[in-house]
Amino acid sequence: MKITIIGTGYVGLVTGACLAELGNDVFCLDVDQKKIDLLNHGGIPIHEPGLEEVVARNRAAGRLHFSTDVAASVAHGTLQFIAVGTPPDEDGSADLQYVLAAARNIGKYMTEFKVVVDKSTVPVGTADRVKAAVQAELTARGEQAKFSVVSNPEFLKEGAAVEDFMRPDRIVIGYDSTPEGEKAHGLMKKLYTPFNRNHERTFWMDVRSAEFTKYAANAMLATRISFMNELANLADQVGADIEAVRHGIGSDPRIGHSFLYAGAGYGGSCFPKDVQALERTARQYDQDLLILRAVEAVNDKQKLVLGQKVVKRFGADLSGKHFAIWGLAFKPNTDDMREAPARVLIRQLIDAGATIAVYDPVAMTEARRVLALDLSAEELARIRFASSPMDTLTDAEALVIVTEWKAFRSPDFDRIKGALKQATIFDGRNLFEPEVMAEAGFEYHGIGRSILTRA
Ligand SMILES: NC(=O)c1ccc[n+]([C@@H]2O[C@H](COP(=O)([O-])OP(=O)(O)OC[C@H]3O[C@@H](n4cnc5c(N)ncnc54)[C@H](O)[C@@H]3O)[C@@H](O)[C@H]2O)c1
Ligand SMILES: O=c1ccn([C@@H]2O[C@H](COP(=O)(O)OP(=O)(O)O[C@H]3O[C@H](CO)[C@@H](O)[C@H](O)[C@H]3O)[C@@H](O)[C@H]2O)c(=O)[nH]1
Repeated sequence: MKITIIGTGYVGLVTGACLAELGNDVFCLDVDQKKIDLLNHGGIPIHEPGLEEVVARNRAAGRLHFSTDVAASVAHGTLQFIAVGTPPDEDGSADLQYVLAAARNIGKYMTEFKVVVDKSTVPVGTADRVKAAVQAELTARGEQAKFSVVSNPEFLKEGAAVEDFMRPDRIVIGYDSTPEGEKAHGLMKKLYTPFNRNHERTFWMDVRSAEFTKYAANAMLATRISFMNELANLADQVGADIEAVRHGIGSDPRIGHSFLYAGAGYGGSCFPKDVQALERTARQYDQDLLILRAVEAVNDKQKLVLGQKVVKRFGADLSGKHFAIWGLAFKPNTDDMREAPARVLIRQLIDAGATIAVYDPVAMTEARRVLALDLSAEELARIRFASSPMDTLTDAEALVIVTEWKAFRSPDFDRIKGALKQATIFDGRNLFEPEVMAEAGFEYHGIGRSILTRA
């Protein structure tokens, strides 16, 4: 099938590359000329396992094209996927300017039937606004071509995006019952057949329910995390181990084991903004989503917990003290630092006067970029970008772990102990067992592990 993807970011690039992998003829559009040039020269703008190979293979096969040419992009695909960003507006609601600009472009150039597929995460009712935007441009040109807007939200996770896209848990498609909607239904069915032959994992529904499903999924997952983080903080007080509790409750199939890990708070480009946007939607209807407000407030507090533990242990004035940080990306296997808890921790330590050495397996370049935005030149000068995990430790009082990269799971503890001034680890992702750390001679501070051991 001929497909256009508008917006070649995480979602657009993965969607385009994976649909090309299945034999479709894909045209990826972006307004960012640098990104398109990089892709046309064989580069990849993001770190995403397996993506580079899929992009290279399909470019070479002539099934995947990158361009900034809007007219050509509209002419190309019968299916026009909108996969542009929907960042939070000043009031927390989703900013739809990029989605609506993409819709207007489709209306400006289309001359035959198109299916406009909303893949971006957009508030309930956005498909109607996209429809109106396309129609206004058609009317202005006196163009009679028909179209339908469907909602096909994306559920991929960064760091596992290609795998998630190729083997989805579910495919959600919202369409309407007009003749154009039925035609769109047929085309979407054909497109997704290779992913699940009998469509056992495709959920067909009305457009508004599909839009809502995306927010409901992220809100539920964020709720589980904040719930566990709040309990972890209590576990620290009452002398319980949140990891034991996690196993204890997760074995109930009604609860399950996933997304119950306490830690340094959730980050990334989705949970924080989507929880906020759903709250805003509710407020437009005079409804106050009390649970989600608490989910957000707990997460904001949780991002401060690691830094507070450091201050409690080493004092409010950290001037003259140096700390090592492992992990900067908001989660492993990505270089994305949007809303990353590490940024909050760094701000706390810098404000308290400390100097820091940081290391992340892939996010070092991105870290230099975002920390230059977060900090003043003087503050930035107090951060050393180390070349390896061990390289962060020299002269550090303690090690603080913020991201659970595999490479951090079995380090050489003797070397760490030898290098640190105080053999102290703050483990923001509960990578290690408190008893094992105590035996190894460390003072260990996990999240909700209650056990504070001294060598
Ligand atoms: N990142 C994820 O893991 C993820 C997962 C599921 C859903 N989503 C949702 O998908 C959407 C895209 O997210 P992302 O992380 O891929 O964003 P992103 O910022 O990585 O990419 C968006 C791209 O769209 C381009 N763009 C903006 N306006 C354009 C226009 N008018 N025409 C063409 N290109 C344009 C930008 O230059 C950018 O390259 C968001 O709504 C997000 O909530 C993201
Ligand atoms: O038990 C857990 C699980 C996750 N996290 C944190 O939660 C954040 C988000 O993690 P994850 O969901 O794995 O990453 P994302 O790439 O943000 O993916 C989420 O957001 C996407 C964008 O909407 C959706 O498509 C995905 O389904 C949804 O999982 C990260 O900071 C994690 O460290 C925890 O603290 N505890």
